[in-house]
Amino acid sequence: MASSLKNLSDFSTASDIPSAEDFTFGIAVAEWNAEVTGALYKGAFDTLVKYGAKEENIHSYPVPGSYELVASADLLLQTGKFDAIICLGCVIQGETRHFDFICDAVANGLYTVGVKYAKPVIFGVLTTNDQQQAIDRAGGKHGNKGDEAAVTAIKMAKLAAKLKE
Ligand SMILES: Nc1c(NC[C@H](O)[C@H](O)[C@H](O)CO)[nH]c(=O)[nH]c1=O
Ligand SMILES: CC(=O)[C@@H](O)COP(=O)(O)O
Repeated sequence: MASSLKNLSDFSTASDIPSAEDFTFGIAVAEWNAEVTGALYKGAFDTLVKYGAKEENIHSYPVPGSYELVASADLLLQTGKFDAIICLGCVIQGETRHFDFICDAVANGLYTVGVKYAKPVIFGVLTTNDQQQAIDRAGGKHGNKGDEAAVTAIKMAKLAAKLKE
């Protein structure tokens, strides 16, 4: 469903969102398009805290670009310290096919890392045609994908914990 039809920050009809108090989160944030990724990060951090995460259990790591999110997620999960990794980035179409290669590499790479460690790795990366579409999804009229990524991380961390019981 297009973001224009479902606000990224509206969880009013969501199934119950569990408490995040028992979980430790890593957040990797790409520095490209920093005004957008900074808003994504604030949304994710504030949402984790809103649902009970302790601030000392939220660990954030800037990386150069979205392409580096894959390696950062792997490095973070190697530590064994995190219940979920949230990866935040903003890839905006330019003049060349570079956009396509980055988006494909990041989407497939994050999927692979999540499977490799059997841990939630959340794809909080905007892949937009222009900057306005990114702004609209980073706290603008369509909500904040960082909020959505945080709620997804909480739900998946809870599921993983339940399955280990
Ligand atoms: N154009 C964008 C990039 N490009 C940089 C790559 O992510 C990467 O850092 C570089 O290719 C070196 O490995 N990154 C974004 O996050 N967003 C863009 O729009
Ligand atoms: C997604 C990108 O790497 C892109 O913004 C770079 O721009 P260009 O394709 O014009 O080099």
